Amino acid sequence: MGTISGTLAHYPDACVVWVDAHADINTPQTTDSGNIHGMPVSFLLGLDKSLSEYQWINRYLPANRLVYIGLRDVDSGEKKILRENGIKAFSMHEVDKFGIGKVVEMALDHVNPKRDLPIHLSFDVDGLDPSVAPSTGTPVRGGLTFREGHYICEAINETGLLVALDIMEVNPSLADAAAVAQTVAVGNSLARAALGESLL
Ligand SMILES: NC(=[NH2+])NCCC[C@H](N)C(=O)O
Repeated sequence: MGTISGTLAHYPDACVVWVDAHADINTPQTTDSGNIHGMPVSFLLGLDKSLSEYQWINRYLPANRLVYIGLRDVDSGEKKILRENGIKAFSMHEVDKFGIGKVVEMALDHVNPKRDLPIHLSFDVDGLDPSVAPSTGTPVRGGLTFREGHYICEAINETGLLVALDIMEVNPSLADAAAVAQTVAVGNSLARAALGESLL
C-alpha cells in the first residue's frame, strides 16, 4: 500500500501489474482469514474505507489500471469483487492457454493500451511455483515457472515504462537454509530482470 500510494502520488496516471497467486482484494467484510495481507488491493482501490489505519490513503487506483497475472487461489468474495469491478485478471489458466508472452501483451493492452503510462510492477514471489520460490508465507502449487516469472519482468523492462518495483513475500524464516537461499536468489534475479538484465 505504501509503495503504490507513493507511485500514485508521483505518477497519478500509473498502472499496476500485480503478479501473485492471490488477488489480495478482500475487504474486512469479505475476508475469511482476517489477515490484512489478503486485503491491500481493496484499500488501494478505495473499495473499503472503513479502517482508520488506512485513512491516510488519499489517491485511489482506478480499477481499469490494475491487472493481475498468475492468480490461482482466489476467495469467493474476491471473485465477486473482481467481477463487479470489472478487474482484469489472467489466472494460471490463461497462462497455460495462451503462453506467458501473449498474456503479458494482453495484460499491457488492457492496462496500458497506448504504452504511454508509467508502470508499477508488484511481484509476489508466491506467484511463482513453490518449487521455484519455496520460502514464502502462502505457497500455492501450480504457479509460474522460473522463466515465466522472469519473462514478465523482462517484458515490462522492455516497455521502458517501469517506474516502481516491489518484490514481495520473500520470507527467510519459513524454510531451511537451501530453500531460503533459493528464494532470495530468485527474488534478486527477478529484480535484476525488471531493471534491465537480459539473457544476451
Ligand atoms: N499476501 C498474501 N500472502 N495473501 C494471501 C491471502 C490469502 C487469502 N485470500 C486471505 O485473504 O487470507
